[in-house]
Amino acid sequence: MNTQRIQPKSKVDGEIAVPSSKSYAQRAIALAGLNKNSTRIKHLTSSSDVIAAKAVIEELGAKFVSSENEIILSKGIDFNQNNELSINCHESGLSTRLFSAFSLLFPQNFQVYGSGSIQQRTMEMVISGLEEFGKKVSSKNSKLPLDISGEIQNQMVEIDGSISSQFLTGLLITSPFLVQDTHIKVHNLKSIPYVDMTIELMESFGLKVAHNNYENFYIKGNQSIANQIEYTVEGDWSAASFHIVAAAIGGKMELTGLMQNSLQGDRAILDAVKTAGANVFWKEDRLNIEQNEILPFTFDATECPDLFPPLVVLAAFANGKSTMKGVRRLEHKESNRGITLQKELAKVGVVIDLNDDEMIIHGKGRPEIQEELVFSSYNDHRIAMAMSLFSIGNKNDLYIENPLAIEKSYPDFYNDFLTI
Ligand SMILES: O=C(O)C1=C[C@@H](OP(=O)(O)O)[C@@H](O)[C@H](O)C1
Ligand SMILES: C=C(OP(=O)(O)O)C(=O)O
Repeated sequence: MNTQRIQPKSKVDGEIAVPSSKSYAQRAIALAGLNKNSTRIKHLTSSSDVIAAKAVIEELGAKFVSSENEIILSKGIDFNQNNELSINCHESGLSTRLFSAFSLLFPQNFQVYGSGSIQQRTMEMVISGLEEFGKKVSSKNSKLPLDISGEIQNQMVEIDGSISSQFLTGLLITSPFLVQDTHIKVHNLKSIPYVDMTIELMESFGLKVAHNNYENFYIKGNQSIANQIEYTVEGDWSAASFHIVAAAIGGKMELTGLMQNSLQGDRAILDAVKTAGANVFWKEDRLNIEQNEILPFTFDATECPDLFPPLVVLAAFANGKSTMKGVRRLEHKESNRGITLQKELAKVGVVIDLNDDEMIIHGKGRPEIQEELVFSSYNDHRIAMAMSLFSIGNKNDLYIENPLAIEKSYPDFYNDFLTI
C-alpha cells in the first residue's frame, strides 16, 4: 500500500512560507491565454492543478516559457486554428469548468476531458449553461468527457450557481472576448468570494464586468487586454488553513506570504480559530497563531467549503459539540467530503452527525491515535492534509493512504509540516 508515515509531534512551533494560491494562478493563466500581449506570472506553485491550467492553454496554442515558479507567455491562445480541439484538465474542477467556457470562443468541436476524481464530478452546470448559449454538448450522465459543438445563438443566459461557482468564473473570463455583449442571470450562487476573486483579477487585466447583487452579470463584448501584464500570485489561504489549525491545536506558528486583506473567502479561517479560542495576530505581514484553550465553535462554511477538512479536525480537538453549516457544498468535491470526514474521524473515535446542511462534530479534547492507524485520503488532497494534523500531541505514528493527493494544491505539504 502506498502510504505516508507521519510521526507524532508533541507540539508545533515554526515558520512557513505558504504556497501561492492555485485559484488565482489558474485564473491568471486563463487570462494570460487571452492576452494578445505578453504576460508574466510570478510566484506560481507547481501544483498539479496549476500544471493542468498551463497545459490547457498550451493545447490551445499559447506559447510560453515556464519554470517551476514563473511563466512568461509570448503569445496567447491561437484563435485561427480550424482543427478540432481537445483539452485535458487533469483533476482540476476549476480548470475543467473554467476552460469549458472557452468553447464559446471556438466554432469547431471542442472536447473537454480529465482524469481522476474529476471524472466522477458533475458537469451539469456546464452542460446546461453552454446549451443556454445554443451550443450542443454531449456527455454521459453529465460527466466528463464533454463534446461541445455548434455556434453561439444566444447572449442572454441563465445558469445555476448552487453547486459550483466555477463555470460562472469561466463565463466571466470568456465573455469579454465574445463579439456581442453577454448577460448572465445566476440562480442561487454559492462560493461568492471566488467570484469576487475572478472579477478582481479581470479588472487587474483591464477587463470590465458589472453585476447587481451577484444575480445579473453584464459583460461588454469585444474587450481586449491592452497591455503587457506582470502579475504575482498571492499566498493561498486554503493551504494556510492547515497550518493555522495545527498551531491552534498544538503550539504556535508564523506564516508568511499571506495578504491580510485578500479576497480569498478562506481567510475566514481566522474567524473560526479565534472563535475556537486561538490567539491570532499580525506582526507586519507575518501571521501569528498561538494555541490557547480549544473551544467548541459554530461556523458557516457555505461560502468557503474548502475550510471543512481543517476545521473538522479543529472541532475534534475541542471538548464538546461544534456545529458547521454548508455540508451540501461538499458532495461534489474531490471526494464527498461530508461522508469522508465522518468515516475518517470515526477512526479516532470522533462522531460526526450529518443532518442535511449541518454537521455536528462531537469533539473529544485530544483524540488518541491507535498504533498503525491508516487514514484513507480518498485521493483528496484536503483530506490527506487534514488527517496529518492528528499527529499533533499524539504518541503513535499515523499513516496516510494515497498521500500524493496533496500534489493537487500543495506539493510541499509533508516537507513543510515536518519542519514545524
Ligand atoms: O474558483 C475556485 O478557485 C474554487 C471554487 C470553489 O469551488 P466551488 O465554486 O465549486 O464551490 C472551491 O471549492 C475550489 O477549491 C476552488
Ligand atoms: C475543490 C477543490 O478544487 P477544484 O474544484 O478546483 O478541483 C479544492 O481544491 O478543494
